[in-house]
Amino acid sequence: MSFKVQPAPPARPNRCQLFAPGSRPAIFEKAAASDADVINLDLEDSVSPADKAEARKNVIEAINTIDWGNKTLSIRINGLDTEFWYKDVVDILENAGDRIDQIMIPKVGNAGDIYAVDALVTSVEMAKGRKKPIQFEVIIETAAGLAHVEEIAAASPRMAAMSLGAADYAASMGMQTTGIGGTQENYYMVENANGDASRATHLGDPWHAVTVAIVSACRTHGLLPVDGPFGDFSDEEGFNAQARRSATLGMVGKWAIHPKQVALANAVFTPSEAQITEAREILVAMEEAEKSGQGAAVYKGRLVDLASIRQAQVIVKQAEMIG
Ligand SMILES: CCC(=O)SCCNC(=O)CCNC(=O)[C@H](O)C(C)(C)COP(=O)(O)OP(=O)(O)OC[C@H]1O[C@@H](n2cnc3c(N)ncnc32)[C@H](O)[C@@H]1OP(=O)(O)O
Ligand SMILES: O=CC(=O)O
Ligand SMILES: [Mg+2]
Repeated sequence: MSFKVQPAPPARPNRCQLFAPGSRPAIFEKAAASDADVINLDLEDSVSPADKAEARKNVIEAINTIDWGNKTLSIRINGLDTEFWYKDVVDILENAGDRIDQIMIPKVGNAGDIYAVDALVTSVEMAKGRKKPIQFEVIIETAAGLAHVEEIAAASPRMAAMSLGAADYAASMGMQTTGIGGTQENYYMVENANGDASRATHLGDPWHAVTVAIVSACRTHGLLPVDGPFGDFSDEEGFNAQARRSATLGMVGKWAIHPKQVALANAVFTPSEAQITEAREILVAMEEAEKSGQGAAVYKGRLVDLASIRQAQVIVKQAEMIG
């Protein structure tokens, strides 16, 4: 371990973030009644420019009046390249009560973006005497966001989570696709069978590199790494495959852009009974090994050692936090 110990991320469940457009207040109560851990009321890309002001009002009213239970409540503001974002921050923090937990900042490109929002949020918090500091979550969804992902993660003590935004990321990177996340049929390898016309193809994961970059930045600075939207909400198998890859790489949850996706995300990002049992058995096996002065042991025919304790603890801690 480095001299600098890896900080723990916020200890709250973040298996699913359900989005609802700020211009569609009729679905806010349904979102509040869902099983998502986090609700994102959106002022950005699901709201047309003509509806921005009305959406802001809807969101303020919803923060103040709806019972959000123990969910994390987050508002996605507009990007810093628009005329909307400062009013999103000021109007919401001046007029919404303490129930709001987080602001989601889209399309962040560097630490300066976080600094700018932090300065504005801090000023409004001081002016209004707000007791509960607002947390930030950001979306990595541009080439610049990926290039500066680590400085963004470290930019403010308000930083709590970071999501991958596959749609804008694809656009910013100039990727040749209109799909939102998941399998891209042109991203494949062919078997090297010397000109054999029947060569098999193997699909790859075009989101792998940015996912790993986000997880690494988040784990280094104690944030929650989250997988973003999967656009085809009729494709459960595709959603599951994407979510399982993200979970395997260390992400803690995934967005839902339709209520159908909430249970899918919760299932993938909640450790299964079998995973929890195995993790606990590994911890017991290592306790026994340590008692007999061994740093390594055999569990079900495979090596486990001190690193296995840390791996097993990830799963046990997730399970304990979710309860
Ligand atoms: C891609 C890049 C991004 O930035 S993604 C994040 C921004 N996008 C969003 O916030 C979009 C969120 N989703 C939606 O607006 C809707 O789910 C879309 C995709 C338009 C589908 O809506 P709709 O045609 O009403 O779906 P449906 O008829 O299948 O709905 C079934 C029941 O569920 C409800 N519902 C729908 N969406 C939500 C939601 N986001 N949160 C809570 N409830 C929702 C519908 O009202 C409908 O309810 P009921 O059965 O009539 O009572
Ligand atoms: O904001 C999300 C995205 O995929 O773009
Ligand atoms: Mg986006």
